[in-house]
Amino acid sequence: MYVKLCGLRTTADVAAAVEAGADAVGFVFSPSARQVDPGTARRLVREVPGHVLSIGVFSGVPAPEVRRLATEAGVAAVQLHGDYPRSAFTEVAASGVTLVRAVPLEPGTDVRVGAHGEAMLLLDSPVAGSGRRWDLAALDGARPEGRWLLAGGLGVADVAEAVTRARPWGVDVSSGIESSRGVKDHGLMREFVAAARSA
Ligand SMILES: O=C(O)c1ccccc1N[C@@H]1O[C@H](COP(=O)(O)O)[C@@H](O)[C@H]1O
Repeated sequence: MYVKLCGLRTTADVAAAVEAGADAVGFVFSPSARQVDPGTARRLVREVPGHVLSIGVFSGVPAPEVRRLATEAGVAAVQLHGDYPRSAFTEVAASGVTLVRAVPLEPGTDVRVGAHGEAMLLLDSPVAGSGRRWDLAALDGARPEGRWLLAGGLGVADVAEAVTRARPWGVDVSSGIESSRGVKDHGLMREFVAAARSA
């Protein structure tokens, strides 16, 4: 079970995520309680060991700006949320970073992993980073194949049940590993990773 821990803001957060066994860590570049500036992101990315994927998270930022900020910070991957045309996804993917296409699962959502040049597909709630769950029944008949991550309001208490129900390749969490909005709880990080892999 691939596990991404998102919204890290301090070097202590990064160390705790690595120690917890995360496969990927996310840094938010868009307006949010979790937003980090490019300089801070660069410092944090330097703390991420090679076996852990560093992901810059962007929402609604134009593709050329995404590429510039991702290069400046040195992230290995970019997670794009928003109503981007297919060309924006492929433009970012062509720049050499690993692309994560983040979408809510709605009627008409293209759930084919790789269809827009992405290495991973992230199925999230309609309001990313809100900590809100979405109805996993929507996956019936629309479950992706391959490298797709489940996100949206997951927490220590329910991630194992959600994994059993949705059978994703990986999971992603932000709110569920916080003591208050934007403040990571390192104990919850450890518990979340263990719970996700216990399913
Ligand atoms: O966390 C944010 O503030 C955020 C801002 C802009 C785009 C994405 C954001 N977070 C992403 O939301 C999901 C799940 O979050 P949660 O567990 O429901 O709080 C995760 O992919 C984050 O990367």
